[in-house]
Amino acid sequence: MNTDPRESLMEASRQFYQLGWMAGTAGNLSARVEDGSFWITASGKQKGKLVADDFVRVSLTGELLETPNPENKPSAETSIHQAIYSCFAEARACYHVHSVEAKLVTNLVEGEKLPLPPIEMLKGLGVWEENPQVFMPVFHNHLQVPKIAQEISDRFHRETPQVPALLIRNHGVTVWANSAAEAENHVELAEYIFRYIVAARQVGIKF
Ligand SMILES: CSCCC(=O)C(=O)COP(=O)(O)O
Ligand SMILES: [Zn+2]
Repeated sequence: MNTDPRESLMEASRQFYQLGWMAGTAGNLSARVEDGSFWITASGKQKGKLVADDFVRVSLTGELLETPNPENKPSAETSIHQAIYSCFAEARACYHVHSVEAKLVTNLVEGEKLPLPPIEMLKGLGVWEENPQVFMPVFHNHLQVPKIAQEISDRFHRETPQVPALLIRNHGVTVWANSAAEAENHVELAEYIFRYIVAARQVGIKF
């Protein structure tokens, strides 16, 4: 039996919208069903008041399988969700949001990875080490989204990221997890870490 994840996606979207992380139509959320396909927000929907018709179901190869409203188009960033589900077979949900802090922190590094502070919150992202040296992957914000997706796929096939999250420069964060509830946690933890990085900069703390 297929479990429909849209209720969880709508609830998370409302919460992120209220926090200012999915302002207007920004961001996209998806979750998989048993056959490997996934429900994803349709493109251009206002993220504060999503309803069940504001989604589409697509296959892992991007084929449109189900649309409650024939006018719906899959999120413009569907290829990134496909790349994540293809790289991480255990991932069941993939959430992408646009906070101010996620954009700011990508301007603090020129390279392909952002050093994260060695704070307790990293445990929530799976890092259980004392004074860990952890980096979050950063990708170029190509206008052609499939190009971003290809670079994600290429890099993650070469090197497994230390945390289930990535940043797109001046754009936002994408997280994944083995459940919708866990993906919501990952967004909150990642956003806490970005706020910490911005605040640490302001008071001159280096890590
Ligand atoms: C106003 S946000 C610009 C597009 C974007 O980055 C995004 O996350 C939302 O795109 P979608 O097609 O999923 O609505
Ligand atoms: Zn986006």
